[in-house]
Amino acid sequence: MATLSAARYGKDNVRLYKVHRDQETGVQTVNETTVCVLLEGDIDISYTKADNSVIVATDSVKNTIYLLAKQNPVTPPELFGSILAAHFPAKYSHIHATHVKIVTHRWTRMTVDGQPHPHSFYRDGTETRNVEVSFHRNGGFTIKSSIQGLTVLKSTGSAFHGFVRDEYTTLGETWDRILSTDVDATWEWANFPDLDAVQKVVPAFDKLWEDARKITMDTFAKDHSASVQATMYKMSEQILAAEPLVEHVTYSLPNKHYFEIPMEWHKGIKNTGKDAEVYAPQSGPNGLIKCTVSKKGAAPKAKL
Ligand SMILES: O=c1[nH]c(=O)c2[nH]c(=O)[nH]c2[nH]1
Repeated sequence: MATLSAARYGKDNVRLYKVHRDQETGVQTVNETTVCVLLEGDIDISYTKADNSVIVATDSVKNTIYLLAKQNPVTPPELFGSILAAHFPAKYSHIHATHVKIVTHRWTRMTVDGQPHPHSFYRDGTETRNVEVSFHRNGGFTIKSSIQGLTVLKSTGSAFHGFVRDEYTTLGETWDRILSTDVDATWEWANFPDLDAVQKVVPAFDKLWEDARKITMDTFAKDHSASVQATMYKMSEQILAAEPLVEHVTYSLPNKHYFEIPMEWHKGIKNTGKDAEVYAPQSGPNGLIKCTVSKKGAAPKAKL
């Protein structure tokens, strides 16, 4: 005997662009995102009995995303995600929960002739600002905000020594190495009971995204890193301290290795240790270091 133990469905990869035109100054501001909206509720019979009467078509979900984007602010993404998430259980009594993911792509204003250009932008890197919002009719909103794909490198100021040495170890200790990673940092907000509670803290969403980016880059640059583990813990502690409404901070950092290339075999050329200048960047395998740092006494991490 089989039973449907979990089900959610909706539209993924909905690409959305919205422009704001300031009528007085002529300055335009753009926002481009990729949105996923999944619904949960009394939808079992659509799977188990081929009964489509409970299905809000994913095409209608897509239409709703466009319409709500026209009728509401799309920034900060934490707010637009909450507006989207609240809509479906309010409109359809058999839908009890919504799960929204919004990926915001970078369009950075161009500087032309030394001035910010009113309507021209460039994509400065693969970094995205992501939010995941879940709304349960009887449980309020859980919101996770994150930075993903921010690629950083420091050419010194990183060490790694004192680790386990045994019959499996070949790695040498180092007091000076290259450190590079693709930052994936997530901060999880305390539960919001309703949309009003989300509205009340709107300025905090952009502020913490800016703070988290700055904390990540400042700490990466300034910390004399003993390990990825020790550096990411310092970053997490500071993000928690920056915003009382945040209860958990999670980092997931690949350690993107740069190997020294011995060259002594060729005319005795020295290219290791203090003489290393030419390195071989590795695409894999890579270390992968993760942690979640929580406020003492915080509610357990939400399952989105
Ligand atoms: O910062 C590091 N942490 C590790 O756990 C590790 N393991 C390894 O081989 N190199 C590194 N570097």
